Amino acid sequence: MKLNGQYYDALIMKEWHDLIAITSDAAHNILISLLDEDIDLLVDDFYDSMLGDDDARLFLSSQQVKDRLHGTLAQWIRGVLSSSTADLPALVAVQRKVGDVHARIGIPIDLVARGARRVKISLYTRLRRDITDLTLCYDAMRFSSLVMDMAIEVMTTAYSRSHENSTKDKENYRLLSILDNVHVERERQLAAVLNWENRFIYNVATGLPLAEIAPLAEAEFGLWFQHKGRYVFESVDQVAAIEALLTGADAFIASYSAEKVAVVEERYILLRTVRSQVQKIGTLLAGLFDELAKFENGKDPLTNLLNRRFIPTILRREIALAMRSGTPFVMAMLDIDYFKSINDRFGHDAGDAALKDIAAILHESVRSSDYVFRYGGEEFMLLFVEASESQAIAIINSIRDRLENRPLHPSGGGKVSLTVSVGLCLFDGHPDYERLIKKADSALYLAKRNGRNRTETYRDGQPAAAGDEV
Ligand SMILES: Nc1nc2c(ncn2[C@@H]2O[C@H](COP(=O)(O)OP(=O)(O)OP(=O)(O)O)[C@@H](O)[C@H]2O)c(=O)[nH]1
Repeated sequence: MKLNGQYYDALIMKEWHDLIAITSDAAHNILISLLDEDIDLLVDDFYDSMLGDDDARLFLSSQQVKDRLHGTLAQWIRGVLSSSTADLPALVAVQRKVGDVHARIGIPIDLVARGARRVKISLYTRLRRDITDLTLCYDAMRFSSLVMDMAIEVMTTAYSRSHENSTKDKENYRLLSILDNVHVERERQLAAVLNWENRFIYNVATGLPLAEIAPLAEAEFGLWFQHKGRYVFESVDQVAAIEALLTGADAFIASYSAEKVAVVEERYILLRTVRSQVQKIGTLLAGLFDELAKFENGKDPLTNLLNRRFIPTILRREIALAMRSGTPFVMAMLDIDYFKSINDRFGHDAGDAALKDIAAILHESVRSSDYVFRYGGEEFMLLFVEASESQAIAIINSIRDRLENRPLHPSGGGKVSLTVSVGLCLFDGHPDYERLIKKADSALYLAKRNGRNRTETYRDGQPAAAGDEV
């Protein structure tokens, strides 16, 4: 069951409040002083147990994560266990943010639950050791157990929402790759349906036995639909409707004997019925293709580069590959310098033409295993897979050379050479792709600030773009 967002917020806030209220001050105080003394040990226990866990190691083994997570986890435990003194709405908002980050990185939800359970084990052992009053011990244990469950529950609601969206994008990307071009496929399949109908009418009219006419389900369109079409379209109902029409038309034809076809009125009913069913298939099919075309085949319509909506899907996959194989990749953010002046001087259409030209140069310059996305108006993201910094820079230099050797020739005459600024960032082992984007962005900012027409690489310690809190 999906809970309505506002209803859920009110519910969790009330229950969290109630839990704080039914817990004695003594229990709250004991937990707070235990945290003051033992928080580092609790985090160490968590680490020791999770690093022995094959599922968890993949997410925790990088030095970066170790360095950051110690502080983040200590802060989380402290925030949740001392929530009697906290600003509850802010604390709940933090849990939501953590859930979003987990979904982005792809940390399985069961792993988070397992981690929380291990923190509890370590905490309970210490409570039992330190508190002789059993009622007080029970009170402190009940509070810590339920409050951690609540925090994880809020994380999970945010996680599910983010995860659902990213799964949908991933699915769309996968499916679109089955079709080379939505528009071409649309025309080809509508024509295939029409061809079958024409042949059917011709054959019936010329007296060919019905048994010799290939059923619609086995003709070109039918085969395509069974093997590809039904998987690429999102609307389950409309796909089912087409399937029903396909089998319905074939069954109707099969119900006709040679004698029945020979009767003019019957033949007329046969043709009219089949025609109407085939037309319905065409209408449904056109609608489904139009829906699909909204994804623009995964491409940006102006430049034909990959659409930025697929960045999370691809980055998540490349990060997982890099972590498993230990081979690095490089991200580059590339922005055209002073692009506004192209629009201002030569008009928007000339600007569009320049963007297309540059996109073509980017596409030609990278290796076929690399990725080029249109990231924003005149900004592009490039991923150089299994590449070192120097390999990435070599490709970027070849892009610069091509730009220089291929100046624009705006319709007003003359020629203009465009330059680009580039920010590079090497994959550093951290599973969150947004951190990588922020670092590449801050390197790009540096390239612009240092005079443009240059490449800067993000170095540790350089302030990343704003909001870098994970
Ligand atoms: N023709 C055209 N222009 C676009 C498109 N998308 C963004 N732009 C333009 O790109 C320009 C970007 O301008 P700015 O962000 O000021 O950057 P800039 O002029 O390139 O300067 P720097 O990046 O600071 O070197 C704006 O004028 C946008 O209107 C597009 O699809 N077509």
